[in-house]
Formats: sequence, C-alpha cells, structure tokens
Amino acid sequence: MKCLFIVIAGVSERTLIAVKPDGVQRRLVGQIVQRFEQRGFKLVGMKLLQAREDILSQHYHDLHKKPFYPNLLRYMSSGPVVAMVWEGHNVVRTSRLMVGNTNPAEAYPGTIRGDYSVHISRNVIHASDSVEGAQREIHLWFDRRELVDWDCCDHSSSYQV
Ligand SMILES: Nc1ncnc2c1ncn2[C@@H]1O[C@H](COP(=O)(O)OP(=O)(O)OP(=O)(O)O)[C@@H](O)[C@H]1O
Ligand SMILES: Nc1ccn([C@@H]2O[C@H](COP(=O)(O)OP(=O)(O)O)[C@@H](O)[C@H]2O)c(=O)n1
Ligand SMILES: [Mg+2]
Repeated sequence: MKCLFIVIAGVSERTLIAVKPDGVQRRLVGQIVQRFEQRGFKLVGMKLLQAREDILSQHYHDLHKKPFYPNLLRYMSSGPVVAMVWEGHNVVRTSRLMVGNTNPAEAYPGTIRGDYSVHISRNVIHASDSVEGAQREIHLWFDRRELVDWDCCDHSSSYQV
C-alpha cells in the first residue's frame, strides 16, 4: 500500500491548560494528562504552583466585573494549580472541545468537565479559548526557559493520508 506522510513543519500551536485546585485536590492530574497525551498532543511545559493573586487577576482580567469574580479568585487560590503548556495541530480548539462547556451541567459526558464536575464554581480545569489568548496566558504563567522544545518520532508529528 502506498502511504504518504505529511510532516507538519515548524512550531505548531500551543495552549495553556491548568488543573484547578479542586482537580489537584481530587487527584485528577494524572487522568487529565493522560487524555492530552492519548489525543496526541505534546507536553512542553508543566509545573505545580500556588498561583499568586497578581497572576490570577491578570489571567481573569476580562471577568473582573462579574459578580462571581471574588469567589473565582478565592477558588483559584484555594490550593495549588498544575499549569501546563500543550502543543499540537489545532490544540486550542481541540482542547476546548475536550474540556467541555464552562458549566459542567451543560458539558457533555466524555469531556473533562462533563466527566469530573457538576458545578460551574468547581469546574476542575482551565483551557485557553483562542490562539491569541493562549499566547498571552503562556507568557503570563511561564518563563520562556521553562518551556522545552523536543522532537518525537511517533505518529503525533506526522499524519498519514
Ligand atoms: N456564573 C458563575 N458562577 C460561578 N463561577 C463562574 C461562573 N461563570 C464562570 N465562573 C468561573 O469562572 C471561570 C472563568 O469563566 P470563563 O467564562 O472564562 O469560563 P471558561 O473559559 O470556561 O473557564 P476558564 O477560563 O477557567 O477555562 C469559569 O471556569 C468558572 O470557574
Ligand atoms: N458563571 C460563571 C462563569 C465562569 N466561572 C468561572 O470562571 C472561569 C472562567 O470563565 P470563562 O468564561 O473563561 O470560561 P472557561 O474558559 O473556563 O470555560 C470558569 O472556568 C469558571 O471557573 C464561574 O465560576 N461562574
Ligand atoms: Mg475562560
């Protein structure tokens, strides 16, 4: 059989994924990482940290007038967060689909929020919602030196057509 492999050249898209404090406390980090690995994305940055208030207020700057904003910052400060940068073809859009609706009550089963959460104020995970937003958030949460470029020889860097 004749096969053609297309190698996706150059640095592909990146997104910021964060397991929120409830996800860390409920020991969901491993299962969440596994979903992104299984999908074929590449982990290029990862750390456990207690998020400082200045990072959180910049991260959620567009929500600062919302009534739930003080609770959101309290929630995000209630324990450590696992911040990650994942890379791959269309990773921003695909990870939003994997994460599911903001409100877990509306999130489909099979999505992370749809499988692991029931309430919008404890929705387990963050995922950037646009390519531009992802670049801003990666820059906010990670120092350039904390991101690792690495090559792989597996299926995720080439596609069979
Ligand atoms: N009505 C609400 N009541 C309580 N918390 C809310 C409400 N709306 C949003 N939040 C919280 O604020 C977060 C940020 O809201 P946003 O609209 O950015 O959702 P999102 O983009 O799905 O979530 P995130 O940015 O954390 O990935 C939500 O993930 C949720 O934790
Ligand atoms: N009504 C809401 C909306 C959002 N939120 C929180 O705010 C976060 C960010 O909201 P968002 O609109 O960016 O939604 P996502 O990008 O997280 O799906 C959510 O993930 C929730 O944690 C909330 O607590 N109550
Ligand atoms: Mg959001």
